[in-house]
Amino acid sequence: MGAHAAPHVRATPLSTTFFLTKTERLIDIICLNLIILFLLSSSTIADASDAGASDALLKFKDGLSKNVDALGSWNNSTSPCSGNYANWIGVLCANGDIWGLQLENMGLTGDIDVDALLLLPDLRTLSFMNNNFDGDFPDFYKLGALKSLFLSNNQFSGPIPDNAFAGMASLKKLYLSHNAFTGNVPTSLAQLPKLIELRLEGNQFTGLLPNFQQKDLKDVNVSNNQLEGPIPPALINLSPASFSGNKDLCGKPLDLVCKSSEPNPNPPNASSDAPSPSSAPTLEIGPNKKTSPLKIAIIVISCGVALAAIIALLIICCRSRNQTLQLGRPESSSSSYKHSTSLAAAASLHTASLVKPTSLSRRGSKRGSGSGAELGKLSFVRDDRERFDLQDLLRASAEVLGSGNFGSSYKAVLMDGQAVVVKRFKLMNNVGREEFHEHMRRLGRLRHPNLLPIVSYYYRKEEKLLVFDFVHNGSLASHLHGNHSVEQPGLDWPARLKIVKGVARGLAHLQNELPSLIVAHGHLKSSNVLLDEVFEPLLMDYTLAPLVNQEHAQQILVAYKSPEYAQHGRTTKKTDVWSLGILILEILTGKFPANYLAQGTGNLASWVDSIVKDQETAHVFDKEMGSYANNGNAEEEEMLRLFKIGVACCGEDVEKRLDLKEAVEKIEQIKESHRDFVVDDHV
Ligand SMILES: Nc1ncnc2c1ncn2[C@@H]1O[C@H](COP(=O)(O)OP(=O)(O)OP(=O)(O)O)[C@@H](O)[C@H]1O
Repeated sequence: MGAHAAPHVRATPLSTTFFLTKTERLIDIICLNLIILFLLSSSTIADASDAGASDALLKFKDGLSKNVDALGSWNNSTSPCSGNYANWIGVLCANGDIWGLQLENMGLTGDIDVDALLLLPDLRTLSFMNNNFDGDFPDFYKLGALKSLFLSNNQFSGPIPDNAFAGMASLKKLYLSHNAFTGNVPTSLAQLPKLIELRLEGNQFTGLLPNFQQKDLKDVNVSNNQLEGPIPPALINLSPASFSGNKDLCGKPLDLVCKSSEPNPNPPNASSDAPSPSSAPTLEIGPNKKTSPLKIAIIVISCGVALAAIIALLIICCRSRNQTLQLGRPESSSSSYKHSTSLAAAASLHTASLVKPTSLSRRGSKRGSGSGAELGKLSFVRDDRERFDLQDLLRASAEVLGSGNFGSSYKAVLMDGQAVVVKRFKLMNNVGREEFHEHMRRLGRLRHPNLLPIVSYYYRKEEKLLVFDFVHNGSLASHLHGNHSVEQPGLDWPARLKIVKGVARGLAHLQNELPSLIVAHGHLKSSNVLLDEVFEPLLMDYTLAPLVNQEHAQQILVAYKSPEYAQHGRTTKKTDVWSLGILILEILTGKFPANYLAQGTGNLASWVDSIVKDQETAHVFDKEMGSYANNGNAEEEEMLRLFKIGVACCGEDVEKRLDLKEAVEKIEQIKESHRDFVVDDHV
């Protein structure tokens, strides 16, 4: 028995030294057969579901009337997805499932067959932006799991039913801008709990705005409609530009005070039986409003309880602040910090999640020597920096700067007063430790006045931390699109020209130093250009593509939004030039290329076209550049030269597009303005 049983023992998953009985062997054979049967049947199921997805998409394609040439790859010779790779254009795949359709700039018309899309259970995002769809708003409510829906720049028209979004509880982003929708803004929008972006500008919506109350609703634009009445309180912190060009909107953030007779923004056609959160009154209680004594008592008691809670919170905060101070930071500098919370608290970075086992903690090793684990180490990539360790970082006083596509960024002030930014990257878990170290060492060797250097980094499989110096003047995006004040006035022309030159130089340095990379930067956009105290630009988030998980890179990185990637699925040495061109046009016009916000591929061709058209028909340059913009003087000529370079950089045809060397040379030839750039104006 032993002679022929031995191989069988090796094959069993339980690597025991016992020999198997006949019954056990029989059970083994049955199990093996069952597994084979299961594998066969699951592959049949997979094939069937592939076929289901193909059928659904082909049915959807049948509904489209013209220009389906663009969807030539949609045919039965391949399945729509192979893993995360899409064989069919515009299909977004993850693990073989279809999670999105991105059919933009294809000249599509006809019917959007929502019933066909119902057959795609994993569908979460739909974009039909920049096509020619017209007619009524389709029945998207049937796709209850959708997270984002982008329909901007089509010719949809007519009123949208009030309950058109009922049940779309997962919807986070809705873009309906630049269509011809009429009637009221549907009140069902105010009931979507997760909504964060809502773009309705450039339609013909009339009447009152629904009473939006979503806390996370941050990017809203209803400009250029025919809306009237008070702006709901939840929206008063947005920019006035989000409401401009309407018939009669009033209240903050607009300068127009609402008349006392102004109607309550409760939806005119919403059912009034059941008071929902969105139908709560939005206007402050007027002086002649009668309030019962019971109500007054309730309000007084509620205020008392709230006050007590605030005091308790303050006490807790003060205690934890003291603890933070005790842990490290000198008290003398404390007054300059907005928040006294530590980075560990701000980022919920628990020491436990950053420890790595030492050899002592491994099985079979000596016990009783401490915890058996040590805190992971920060790796420094430059020798000219004073070292600090992870513990110092975690204790540092910190505040959240913002959340980007990869994770959040935090400003942390170390014991010695130096301010650094810690950026968490979560979408890099496919890259191995050695590969990551090597890439960091490569980036650490880069030196250029227009590149923000990496100070140090921390590697863990699940997430990485990159540490940079804090740049006090903030990002170019905040200067171009943020609110201006005495502390932060708009950027004038010499400042903008200086920034473009610096960005171009930084890009050229990256491309020269990293010749093996097809796209040296890959994520150039205005929020990734920081400005130092003399408005010298510093590029950040460069050269991430080799580290970011491929499927996420395609969704997030700017390079993958280029025309060449949208059309041919590839990036080139000129892809960074395209991003530079878009940035130049953004800097000159002050207009934000909103398509960056959309996930996935999708070029900005129509944005560029609209800017070029503006330039032909009217003054396109940002008025913030000063009185000398648009007045035909020498500076306007310089602006025009830069404008032409910008357009030549973001041409769709890669062959005709300038290469980086040419672009840099042409930009450098534009002379600095005769006026000196006065730094004091800006700080
Ligand atoms: N070193 C820094 N100094 C000052 N501000 C910074 C620094 N790094 C990032 N910021 C700012 O913090 C905010 C968040 O940045 P983050 O890089 O996380 O997101 P993002 O640039 O908006 O998007 P993405 O993740 O796609 O790059 C941005 O406003 C950015 O300009």
